[in-house]
Amino acid sequence: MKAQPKASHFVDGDYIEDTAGEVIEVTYAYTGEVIAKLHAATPAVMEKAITSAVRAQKEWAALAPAERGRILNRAVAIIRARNDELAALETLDTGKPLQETLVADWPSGADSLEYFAGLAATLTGETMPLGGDFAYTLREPLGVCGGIGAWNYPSQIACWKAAPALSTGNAMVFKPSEVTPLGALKLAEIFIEAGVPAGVYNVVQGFGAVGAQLATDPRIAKVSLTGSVPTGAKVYAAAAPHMKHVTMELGGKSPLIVFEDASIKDAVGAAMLGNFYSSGQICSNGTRVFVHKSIKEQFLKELAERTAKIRMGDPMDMATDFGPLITKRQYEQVAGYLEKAKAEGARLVCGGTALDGQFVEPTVFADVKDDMSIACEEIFGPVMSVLDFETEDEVVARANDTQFGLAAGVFTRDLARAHRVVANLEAGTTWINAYNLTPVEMPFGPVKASGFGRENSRHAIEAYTQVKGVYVGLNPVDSPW
Ligand SMILES: NC(=O)C1=CN([C@@H]2O[C@H](COP(=O)(O)OP(=O)(O)OC[C@H]3O[C@@H](n4cnc5c(N)ncnc54)[C@H](O)[C@@H]3O)[C@@H](O)[C@H]2O)C=CC1
Repeated sequence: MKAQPKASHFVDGDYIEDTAGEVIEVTYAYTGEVIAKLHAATPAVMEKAITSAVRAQKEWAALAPAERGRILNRAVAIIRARNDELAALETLDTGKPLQETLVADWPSGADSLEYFAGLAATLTGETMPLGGDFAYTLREPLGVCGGIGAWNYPSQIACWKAAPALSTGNAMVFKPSEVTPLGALKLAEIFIEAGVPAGVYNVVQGFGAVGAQLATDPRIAKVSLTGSVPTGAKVYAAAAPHMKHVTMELGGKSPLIVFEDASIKDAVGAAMLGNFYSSGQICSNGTRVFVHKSIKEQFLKELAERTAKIRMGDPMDMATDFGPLITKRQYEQVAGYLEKAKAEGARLVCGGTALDGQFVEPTVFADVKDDMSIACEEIFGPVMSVLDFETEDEVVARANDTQFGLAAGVFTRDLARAHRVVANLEAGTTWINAYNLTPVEMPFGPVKASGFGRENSRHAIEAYTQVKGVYVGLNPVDSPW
């Protein structure tokens, strides 16, 4: 199977190559086959990407917002028409089952582009009457924004960053994860086909060093990163000397709390979605499942029965609903946590084995204690920790006792309790009687060490624009001199 693009980078409206850059091998996680060979961006490629973005941004920002919206909507139509082909490429890039990539990845990206295309023409300023004089505000784009992506939802991440950035008149230089570089190139191609001017959206490939250049180059006004907490700290620090705006979508260890009055069927379904979808490689996963002691055994029984029905296998087979982990390194890391959990005394309920072909069985550990490694560290694999609790105050305190604050969920039929608990949880994105649903209408983002800023919803506009205050003097100037 081959998925070799025309060239490594997409800059100023076309594919470009510079073979002097370090080689990036793209591997299909299911077979281990190398499906494409790319090169990291050299200084010459970076220079071309940034200068073309600086030039193109002015032209793009000068268009009427409704016109930008119309162009982005053409990209939405192209993505939807080509969803099958794009989903197959996403499966090759990530190893995620086609059953998922057909409905989750590019479709969510298209939703985001459609939402922000529609919002473009609705953004307005304010006027402040001052007694004769008045003031008004202009909402302006930041300029050229740098985007840096993670490997778990590569095309969705590319779209989620491009949509609010481009709709508000910014240009973007995007660096996908070196593990999954293919989808963003397609997005760049589609933008050109839709009529986005050359240079407005550029894709450069590379490892961390290329991302670091986006964080430090003074011509880039903002950096939006989706990645791990340690990388986020580095990028935030690198952006500081130029006071760049940042959006940081980082890791988590999110709690999912199941009270004794919850629908066990729904809570089990949500816990499975929040731990096993995309083989557990989702930042907002509810990996600490707190279950009330009185329903714990019933919950675990149903969970084990339903987990046994998960079908792992060839990701291209529509019957498969669980794929391999993305890389050998990730597989080994997750396998290491299985051993750690057993050594630290967690009770294995189901799964627990790392199989051939980078597959790790969907795994549930019960009787997990708050200080065990699997309860404290982000695993980014299909390993669920079930912890017992007895009271609401106790579970809220334990749920919040972490450096992370990305997401949280509550299952209960008591509505007053649901809203009270959610209000007390330290997380940027929360769900009541649901988990991991991220519609574009709702803000998505973190608190605490999980990062800063919001993607999706009207709030993402704040992340890609700034407000200029304009004072208009209509009275004679009152001066003491
Ligand atoms: N909050 C969110 O929305 C999401 C967060 N994530 C998080 O991402 C992580 C997994 O993704 P990975 O790709 O392994 O993360 P990572 O932090 O290793 O890499 C993320 C990106 O940053 C780049 N990078 C690495 N070092 C850099 C540096 N010094 N300067 C600039 N860029 C640099 C990488 O090349 C890659 O493109 C997990 O922690 C996960 O929780 C993943 C998806 C969504």
